[in-house]
Amino acid sequence: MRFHDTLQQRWREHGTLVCVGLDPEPAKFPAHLRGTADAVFAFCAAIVDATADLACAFKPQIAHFAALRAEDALERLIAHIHDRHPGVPVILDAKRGDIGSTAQHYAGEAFDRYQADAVTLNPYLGRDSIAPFLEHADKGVILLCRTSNPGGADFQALDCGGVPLYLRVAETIARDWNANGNCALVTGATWPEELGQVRDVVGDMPLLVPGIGAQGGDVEAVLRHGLTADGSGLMISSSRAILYAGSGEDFAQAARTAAMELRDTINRHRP
Ligand SMILES: O=C(O)c1cc(=O)[nH]c(=O)n1[C@@H]1O[C@H](COP(=O)(O)O)[C@@H](O)[C@H]1O
Repeated sequence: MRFHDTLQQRWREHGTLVCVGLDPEPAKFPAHLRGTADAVFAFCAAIVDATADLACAFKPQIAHFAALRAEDALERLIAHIHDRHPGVPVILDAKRGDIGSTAQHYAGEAFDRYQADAVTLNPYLGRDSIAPFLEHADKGVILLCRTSNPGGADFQALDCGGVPLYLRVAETIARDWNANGNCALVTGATWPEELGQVRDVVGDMPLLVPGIGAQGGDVEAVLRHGLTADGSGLMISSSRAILYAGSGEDFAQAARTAAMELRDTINRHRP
């Protein structure tokens, strides 16, 4: 099934806009897992199994695995999600962007090697750098637009003929890159008003919204500015606040409680 359709189904039938970010940091693992063989997979799989029914998507962040030489654990984790929790799409957070001939290999990495349903990408090399991903009509192509970090405005807010660059990015993607209807944008929860401007430009296009929890984004403001008319349209992503909610042997249960609280907080503000 197409990424966008799977996502719609999660939103509609499972009543959740929560995207669970999978950013393993072994120093933060509970003591009983730290230093054990295959700790990265064991930790992440336990979180996945404890939160799958609460998630509209999982978002493993590739650098957190690659820096640990744990790409193999990432491959097995994505296979585990597809096998045990079919219907929960996997967004590979890779933020790739390169000339077309190299981008072809990044597309192979995301979709063939890792079997991801969607991938995050940096749009600044232009359309040909994204084309190898866009042609996979069944896959989600999630492009950085207004990122959550403090320096996000350095370039993204530059004036571009009376309009900030991030809105030009949103306009161009919605108008020219979305022929297969498989684009989505990253808009940080830390800038809810800008997120609202992006929503006005892109209609119902899905928005991936990191910055809740550890980065201090305001859920209520995000929903006020970002929900579509049917009360969905958002993948509100949280990593550390869910993953490290507990530090004992019951860490997965603590993660479940944190994910459930986020889901319920979001749903209280949905129509
Ligand atoms: O593309 C992303 O996921 C992303 C975009 C952005 O603007 N800001 C951002 O924090 N992220 C990612 O979202 C996650 C945020 O983690 P927490 O702050 O722990 O919830 C990290 O994996 C970041 O790499």
